[in-house]
Amino acid sequence: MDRIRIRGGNTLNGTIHISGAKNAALPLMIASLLTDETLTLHRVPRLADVRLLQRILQNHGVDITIAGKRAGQNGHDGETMRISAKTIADTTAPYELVSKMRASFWVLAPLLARCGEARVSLPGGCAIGTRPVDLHILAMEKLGVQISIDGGYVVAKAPKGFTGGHINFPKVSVGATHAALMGAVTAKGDTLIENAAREPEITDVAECLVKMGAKIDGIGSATIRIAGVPRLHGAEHSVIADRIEAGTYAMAAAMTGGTVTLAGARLDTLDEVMNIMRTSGVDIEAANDGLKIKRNGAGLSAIKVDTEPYPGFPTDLQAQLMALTTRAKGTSIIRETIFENRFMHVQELARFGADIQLHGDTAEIRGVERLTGAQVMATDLRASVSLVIAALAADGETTLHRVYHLDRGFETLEDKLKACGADIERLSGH
Ligand SMILES: CC(=O)N[C@H]1[C@@H](OP(=O)(O)OP(=O)(O)OC[C@H]2O[C@@H](n3ccc(=O)[nH]c3=O)[C@H](O)[C@@H]2O)O[C@H](CO)[C@@H](O)[C@@H]1O
Ligand SMILES: C=C(OP(=O)(O)O)C(=O)O
Repeated sequence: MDRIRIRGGNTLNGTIHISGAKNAALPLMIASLLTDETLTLHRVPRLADVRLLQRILQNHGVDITIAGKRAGQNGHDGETMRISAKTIADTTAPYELVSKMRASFWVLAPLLARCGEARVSLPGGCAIGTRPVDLHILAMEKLGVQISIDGGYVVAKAPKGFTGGHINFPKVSVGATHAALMGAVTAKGDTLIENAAREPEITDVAECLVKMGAKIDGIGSATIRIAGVPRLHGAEHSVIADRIEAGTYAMAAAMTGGTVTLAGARLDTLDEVMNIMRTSGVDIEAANDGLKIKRNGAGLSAIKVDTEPYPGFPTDLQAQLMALTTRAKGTSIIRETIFENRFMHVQELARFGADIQLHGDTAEIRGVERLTGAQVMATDLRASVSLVIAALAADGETTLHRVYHLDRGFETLEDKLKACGADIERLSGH
């Protein structure tokens, strides 16, 4: 199992190129199931989750070709993926594959749209809470699908395809909004989705669906209207920049001090994150092609934040923000409102000497003068990168174990940080 070794104390200076977003690339790849023509995706990040989804799609009979780095391109441009679901050979998504990644459950709606049936294992993913799928099921039922659960599988049938309907989500869900959209685009009749998630990755997928021939109104808002069309066709689309990756490196730079340009980052998707970081004392400027993050001299101030659905502060940056506040002056308060068990990083941050008290869904972080390098363990994707942030500013050496969590969602993390002056290396094997 690989480990990452970091010697802390260097400031970060330079440019980091932001990759395509994992949380957009995965549903975009899944959207390819909706057409028998080719969907070409550019800027697909090279990540373990993307590789796994490739295997899942191939298991359904989907043909995928990848054009990697080409002459004149940089590694951070990601891959171009041509995905062709001309025929769907198998409508079962098995436990062995789906249990490893939550988003793979999202094949349910497009498989139903194309084949009228699907059998998809209940999902896995990061251990950050119970993560039920009742809202996905609600959306499918409102669109005329019959659902039963059998042996850990969701068995869904819509022999005559989806029918348009009215879905009013009792709670905001990214995945269930993707499912509703993918079900509604080729439904017979119109669909109204209320209380839809507004995450930029949903907007990105909706825009791709429009390129494929879908009729969608209200993209980016909580009320989405879809007029069903008989079929979708092929299209070409570039994956939106990863706002979580950008926010993560912004916090790394704020933690170590220095000046880092995040090339390709989309400020319009990071408003609340940047507001909080500014409050904490970080300088943020729009740069030509992205963002410039600076912290020269002055220390960080304490902050108070609740995680919320977009446009609020994202839960996927909560662990990284907590790492940052461990060295802020005063007491910071972070409340996690999305996932009930997303505090696995707290005990690992304590190994660096961080002072964090947990009270239910709220963490109280008293800033300390210094952190000290330690042996720490990654427990989930974003928790693992919060440990990297702490390690970059800690005195001495840190070894991060179980880095496979990190590889799910951060493309060439060591290279990107090393290019800005971090002392970081991957140690392969045991
Ligand atoms: C691949 C991907 O894009 N994953 C993101 C997606 O996950 P995911 O789509 O799984 O997260 P949701 O937005 O669905 O979850 C939000 C909340 O709703 C609950 N819920 C969800 C579905 C359901 O049927 N019933 C239910 O109660 C969840 O347990 C959670 O408490 O959005 C999360 C919230 O921004 C992010 O942290 C994940 O990184
Ligand atoms: C929680 C995440 O991923 P998933 O929904 O795939 O578990 C994440 O991207 O932070």
